[in-house]
Amino acid sequence: MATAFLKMHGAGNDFAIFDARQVALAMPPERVRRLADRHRGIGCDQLIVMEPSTRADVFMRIFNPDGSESGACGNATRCVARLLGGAATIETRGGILTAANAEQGVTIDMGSPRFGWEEIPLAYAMDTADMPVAWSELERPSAVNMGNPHVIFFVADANVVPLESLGPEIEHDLIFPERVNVNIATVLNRSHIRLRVWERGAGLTLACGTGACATFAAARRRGLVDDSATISLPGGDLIIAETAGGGISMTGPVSTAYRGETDL
Ligand SMILES: N[C@H](CCC[C@H](N)C(=O)O)C(=O)O
Repeated sequence: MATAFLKMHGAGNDFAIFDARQVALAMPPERVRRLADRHRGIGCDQLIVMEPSTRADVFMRIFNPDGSESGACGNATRCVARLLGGAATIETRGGILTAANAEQGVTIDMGSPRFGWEEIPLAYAMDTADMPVAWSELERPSAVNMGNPHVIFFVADANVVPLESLGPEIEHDLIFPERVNVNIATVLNRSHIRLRVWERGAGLTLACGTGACATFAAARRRGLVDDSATISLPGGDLIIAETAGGGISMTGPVSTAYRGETDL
């Protein structure tokens, strides 16, 4: 029997979204891998399942194409918020997020970044603002948790870093017990950062919302940017700002929702 889904993207980060609020939908890793495959399945950076929540408008589960589950996905949160409309609350494994829909895009309060080494998590104690580690020419990164783990390298030119090879090497390094999303950032000025991301469980994507937030938080902590900045990713720009409560908000575009059907 065919199952309906919606296909959407936020700044080029694309998702297959299933609505399991009325009827439960199991997503074992093998099914995720098959559906996320860009040749044999629907094809997406992440597979999203909307489930009922007792604490928010919806519980959003997030699956990477390798079948692993994540606690946060900024761009998908914006897409789901657009589907819900108005002011929405979205619960994920990483926390409860609030969203606001507007003409020019969707704004999500992504909550406060976590900087403790155990919160990232790292395998042992370390200064997460300036880690004494290196992989080839990438060195001295920061680490931030936005509901999912991120490592951020600040470099002179993000475009020349061989992320296809260094990304998976860093993602799977044992210093990151839950693996990690790898962010390569170039600070252009105090309100503009260029960013490329190798995503945990997904590889190179055109944009990563939590990566943009984590990179902004790390740059803020190093005094490199003011209280808001445009993050330019290959797929588009996200506007990141510090909220009054010390959290981080993210605003960006959301695509049309295309309807589809698939056999599970
Ligand atoms: N690959 C990420 C999940 C998706 C994050 C990204 N698509 C976003 O917009 O935040 C992880 O395993 O933590």
